[in-house]
Amino acid sequence: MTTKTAVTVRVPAKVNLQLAVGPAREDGYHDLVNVFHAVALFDEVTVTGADSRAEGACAGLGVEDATGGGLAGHVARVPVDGTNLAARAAELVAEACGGPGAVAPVRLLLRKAIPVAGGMAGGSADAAAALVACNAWWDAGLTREDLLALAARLGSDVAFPLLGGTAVGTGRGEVLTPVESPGRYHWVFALAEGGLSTPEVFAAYDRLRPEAPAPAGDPELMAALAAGDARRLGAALSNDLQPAALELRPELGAVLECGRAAGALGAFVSGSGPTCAFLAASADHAAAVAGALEESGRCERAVTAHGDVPGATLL
Ligand SMILES: C[C@](O)(CO)[C@H](O)COP(=O)(O)OP(=O)(O)OC[C@H]1O[C@@H](n2ccc(N)nc2=O)[C@H](O)[C@@H]1O
Ligand SMILES: Nc1ncnc2c1ncn2[C@@H]1O[C@H](COP(=O)(O)OP(=O)(O)OP(=O)(O)O)[C@@H](O)[C@H]1O
Repeated sequence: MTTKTAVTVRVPAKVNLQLAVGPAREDGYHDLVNVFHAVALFDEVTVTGADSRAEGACAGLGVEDATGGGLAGHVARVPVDGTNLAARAAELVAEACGGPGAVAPVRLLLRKAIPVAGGMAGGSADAAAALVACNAWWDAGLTREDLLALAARLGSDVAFPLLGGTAVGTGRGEVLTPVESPGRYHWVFALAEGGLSTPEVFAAYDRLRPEAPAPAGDPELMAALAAGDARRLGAALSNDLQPAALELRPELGAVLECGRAAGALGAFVSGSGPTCAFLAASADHAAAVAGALEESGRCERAVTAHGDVPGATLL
């Protein structure tokens, strides 16, 4: 008999230090070399018991802004039905326990600090957190490998937030190899109003680059990470999806320019965008870059976060 009243898991956002994208595959996905880096912008997912059962094991889901109003517009765009990636994660854990009838129904509460549809894998992070939280709530006994396999069924970005740190993703991004990264990096993220659809950004990429070569890793980026050298890392950052995101949102060009003018060591679109990411030389420099971005009025908000940080953690 369980004595738990709630289980909460904290989970980080990601930024992609390299995103090399191959040509479209027959299944519609793209092979990637995807260097994931977990940053200290955290969502929290809390599981509690629910009185009633809907169709599945997840009987209800709520979403709150964890930033005190800064993400109000974002949170309003998050689905609260069974399509939410965190609810789907709960159903997969229930399935592994023998089906929804084999577990007591739960309610999920998502407290979000990660921008929605911002290219920082917020929904994927919530799904990873829900896998860990439901595994604990139902005493399901799933191993890390079991959870990684369930994560890959939910989306290409879901496995990484289970690990956190820095890792290279291959395949469609879900086959992960951790990378030793001794440095502590100071990041600034310029949030945009409205999200970008990941499939639309990949489709724009296919239009812009119909003859894309197979994706390849970047030894210079790996050497910069091994050395913990922010300046070298800043020069090696790359994102093949950036031209596609800029085609869909030309105004992001001025955001990148503003961060560069404030002395950022690297300025790029995060994943599929529209969040723009900037590497700073120190925590103070990050605060100054964030101030310059906010003053420019070209972004919705600018936030600072260090990396890397651990993956989904039970609180
Ligand atoms: C852009 C990134 O965020 C970089 O980390 C990810 O590649 C996207 O990962 P995600 O949001 O988890 O994406 P999924 O839910 O797996 O796929 C959504 C859609 O994105 C496109 N997609 C995604 C991953 C991939 N390797 N190739 C793709 O073409 C496909 O159109 C797919 O239907
Ligand atoms: N828990 C969730 N949080 C946010 N969005 C969710 C969630 N579950 C489903 N979604 C849906 O997924 C879409 C993409 O949201 P998400 O925040 O994961 O985007 P993203 O950060 O750009 O993803 P990625 O970087 O993995 O491509 C949203 O527009 C929303 O409709």
